[in-house]
Amino acid sequence: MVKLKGKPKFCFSTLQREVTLVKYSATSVKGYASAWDSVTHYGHTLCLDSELNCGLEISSTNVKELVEMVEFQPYATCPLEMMSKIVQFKEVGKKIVCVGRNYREHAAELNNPVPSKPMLFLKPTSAYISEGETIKIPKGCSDLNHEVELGIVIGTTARDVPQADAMNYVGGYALGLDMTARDWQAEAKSKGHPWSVAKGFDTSCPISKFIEKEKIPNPNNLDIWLKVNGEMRQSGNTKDMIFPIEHLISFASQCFTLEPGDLLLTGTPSGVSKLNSGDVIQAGLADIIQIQFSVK
Ligand SMILES: O=C(O)/C=C/C(=O)CC(=O)C(=O)O
Repeated sequence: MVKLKGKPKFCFSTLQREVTLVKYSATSVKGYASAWDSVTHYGHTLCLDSELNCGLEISSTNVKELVEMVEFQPYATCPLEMMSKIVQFKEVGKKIVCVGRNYREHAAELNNPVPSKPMLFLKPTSAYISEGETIKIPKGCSDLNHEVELGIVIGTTARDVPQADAMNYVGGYALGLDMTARDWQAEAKSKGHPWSVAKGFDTSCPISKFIEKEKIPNPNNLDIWLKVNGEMRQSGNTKDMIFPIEHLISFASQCFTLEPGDLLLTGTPSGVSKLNSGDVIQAGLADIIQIQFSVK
C-alpha cells in the first residue's frame, strides 16, 4: 500500500470518489489513469490535496510511485465536501429555476408564441417529492397537467457565466416533472398574474435521484418521454430545445446567482395532458433513468 500524506480536497467525479490525475508507475501496471480507469481496471483511488501535490492515497498493493500530475482542469473540480452535498440537491438546493416554452411544438400546442429569450419562472423547493411519494391534485384544480423535463443540478456557484463556460457549472442531472395546474395558470395568464401557485404548489416537482454528470456526455441530445397508465403522451429529444443547456445556464445566471444544489428545469416537449386521480406516470431519459409516480 502506497500512502502519501494529504487530505483529498478536490474530486473530479460527481460520485464522491476521488480521482486520478496522475501518471504513476507500479510493479504490474504503468501509465496514465483516468477517473474511471483507475477504479475499474486498477482498483486505485487517487486523490489530490488543495495544493495539487502529493495528497495521494493509492489503495493498491502494486503501485510504486507517483510519477507526475498529468492534467488539471480547475473548472471541473468541486470541493469534495460540496460534491457530497449536491447529490442531496433536493435538501441542499435553494431554488428551482424553470424554463417555459423551450420546445417549439409545446409552445404551439398551447397556442403560445416562441420566445426570443428564455422565459424563466421559479418553484419553491417545498414542491419536491421523490419516488414513493404521491402527486396530489391541489384542492380546486380541475386540470392538472404533466410536463416531463431534464433537470440540471448546479455544482458550482454561477453568476454571469458565458455560454462557453456554462457546462463547467453543471454538477449533475435529474429527471423531473413540472406539474402544472393548467386551469389556474390560464386564469393567472388572463389576469396578468404570476404563475407561482399554478406551478409551485406542494408536490408540483416530482424528481428523480441525482444523475452523475459522467453519465450524460451530451445533455443536448437525449430522448425524453412520459407515459400515463402505460400510454405514451410525451416523446421528445432535448436537441429540439430552442435554447440549449449552455444558453439556459448563462442566461439564468445573469438573473439569479445559481448555487450548488439548485435545479434548472429545462422545459417540456409537446404532449402535455390532463391527469386524474389514480393515474400512474412513468417517465424516462434515454436509457439512463426511469421514474414512476402516482396521482391522487
Ligand atoms: O404559457 C403557457 O400557457 C404555458 C406554459 C408552460 O407551462 C410552459 C412550461 O412550463 C414549459 O414549457 O415547460
